[in-house]
Amino acid sequence: MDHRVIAPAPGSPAFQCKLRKSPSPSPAPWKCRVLASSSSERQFLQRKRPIYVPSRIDDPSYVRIFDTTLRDGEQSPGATLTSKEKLDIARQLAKLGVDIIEAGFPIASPDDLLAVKGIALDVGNRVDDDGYVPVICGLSRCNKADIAAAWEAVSHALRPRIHTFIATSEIHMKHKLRKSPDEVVQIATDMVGYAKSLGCQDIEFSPEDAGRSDPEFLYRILAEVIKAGATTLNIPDTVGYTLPSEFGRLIAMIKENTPGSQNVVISTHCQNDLGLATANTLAGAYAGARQLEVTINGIGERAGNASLEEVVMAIRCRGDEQLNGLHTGIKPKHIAVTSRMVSDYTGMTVQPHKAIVGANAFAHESGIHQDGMLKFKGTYEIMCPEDIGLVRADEAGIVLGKHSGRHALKTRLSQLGYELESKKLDDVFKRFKAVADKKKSLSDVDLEALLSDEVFQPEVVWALLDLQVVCGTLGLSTATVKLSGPDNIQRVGTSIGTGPVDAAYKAVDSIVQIPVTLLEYSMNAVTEGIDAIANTRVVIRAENSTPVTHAQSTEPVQRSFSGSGASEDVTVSSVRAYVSALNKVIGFSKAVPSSESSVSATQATTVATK
Ligand SMILES: CC(=O)SCCNC(=O)CCNC(=O)[C@H](O)C(C)(C)COP(=O)(O)OP(=O)(O)OC[C@H]1O[C@@H](n2cnc3c(N)ncnc32)[C@H](O)[C@@H]1OP(=O)(O)O
Ligand SMILES: CC(C)C(=O)C(=O)O
Ligand SMILES: [Mg+2]
Repeated sequence: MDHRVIAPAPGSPAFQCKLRKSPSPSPAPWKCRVLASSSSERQFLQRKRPIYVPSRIDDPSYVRIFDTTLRDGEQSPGATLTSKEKLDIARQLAKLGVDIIEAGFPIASPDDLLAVKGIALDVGNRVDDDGYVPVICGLSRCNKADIAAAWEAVSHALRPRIHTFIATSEIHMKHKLRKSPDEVVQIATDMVGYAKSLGCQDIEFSPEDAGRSDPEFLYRILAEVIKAGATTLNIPDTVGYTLPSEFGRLIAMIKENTPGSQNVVISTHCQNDLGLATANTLAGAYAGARQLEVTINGIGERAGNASLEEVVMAIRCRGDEQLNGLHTGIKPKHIAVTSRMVSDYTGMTVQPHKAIVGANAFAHESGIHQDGMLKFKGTYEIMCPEDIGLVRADEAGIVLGKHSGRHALKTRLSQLGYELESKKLDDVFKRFKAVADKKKSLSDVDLEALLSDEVFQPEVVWALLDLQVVCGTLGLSTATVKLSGPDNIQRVGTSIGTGPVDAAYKAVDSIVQIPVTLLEYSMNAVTEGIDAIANTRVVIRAENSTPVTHAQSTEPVQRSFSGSGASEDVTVSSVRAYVSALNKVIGFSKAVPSSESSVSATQATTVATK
């Protein structure tokens, strides 16, 4: 049973009723704070985004949101994204309204450079009616090759930014860089100057591991890079070491003691090693930082980064009273879809109790809470699910089942924030009908599982057409799989295995012929009941022996790739996930097997007995 209790949509009778039930003019102060800050009651007060000037923000309470999902987020183990997925995410981030998209680390590989360039050309050139276009940023170490690569990639955007960094803590300078503090200041200044000499006017500098750096040294190096042309100073707590009070003080002290800091934007970048990334980021904002670096779902190196949804919703819910009236340009109604997209593409599942976007974030399980919610939603909710783009079927009055048509499906998807082109809608509709034939009605979670299987997928090279398995206690598990391939020719593979999934995966291997290792396999029932949709996630690693290479290099790829699949049949769901991950390996490496190495068209049936 779905225990979610969902607040009514703004404008609906129930919503007005909620407003009428607001506390009397002089309630107890704590009551007043909680209810007055319910973001849904204030959502019409979205303030204007100031005009973009790299080195200053003309509205003192406006906070820029810098999203680094595609750079720091992609540094999460297993979160490798293809160029197409990065572009999809960047487009969604623009829809969400982030000010700056850190699109990647262009020197890291030719693919990364091309992906950042593609985003700069596409997302970085789409100006909306309000004149908004996100800044496209590329990361670089403090050396000329990195900076030149970053500029080559981002300069195609209308608002390009180079972000260059070098470590400033004693531990990093001594053991990692093996440079003296004086040398580090010189390198940083020279390299910011070099970025400027290329024509870049929007330059961000980060003293890596600032959280453990000597503040006096920070004031010195930051003052020098301002003189050299830096327009944003980002203060990273690289190892998530500081406490909120410390980090806030550090930001305040940097503003106070760094000559020239009043002419640049101060930024935060907090890792989550002690679970304090969001708290530290907010402390930084309170102390005067006006750019906050975050990622969707908080993904990132090790324990991750401050999460966009937490930081943005904290500012939205509490900004007026507790954060000096801060506001952002984010449109929170796109948060849920963005979170889903990032989770599906990266394979980084969101924990159910994650703030804002976890499956339980608006669920009320216990009796006393449910009683409170039934009487007045403000008792246990400080924001409404609608604020972040969740709408319930019963609120919308649409129940999707086997008799529903394309219009109802399209309307419901659009209410959930998904706008599909007609071909994709047709594909989802076919899957929807197939499932609806077997289930009484489809909930939103069922729909989202189908969507992630059909929409948030890598480019399809191999697709599952048919699957038959024989398994049980009376003989060997055997699977026969029919796939359509890159040349649109159908191929059949058969294999035995230790169980139905093993047999099916071996049958797929016999056709696709890319050596991989299965690192992780997990399956969840999306809803309860015998007819529930099963959602499978796998993580695979392409092996050394594989012909997989970077587009412009012969280095073997050693990355891991995730894939997901959904079906009411558990083996079909498992095979879909596996094929999706294989497509990702192929899409990433552009290493679709040649006609010589794959099964030939005339030899359409492959029987594998390994
Ligand atoms: C805190 C962060 O998140 S930083 C960003 C981390 N992200 C990544 O590392 C992205 C993926 N990285 C990569 O693909 C590779 O590491 C590359 C392509 C960037 C570099 O690869 P390589 O040139 O083989 O160097 P490698 O990574 O082994 O070592 C890093 C080198 O850069 C130096 N270095 C590290 N940071 C910096 C810096 N900010 N500025 C200048 N040099 C630096 C190190 O001292 C080391 O130099 P050395 O070879 O003289 O000892
Ligand atoms: C590159 C820098 C900003 C970084 O990611 C960190 O220090 O955590
Ligand atoms: Mg980081």
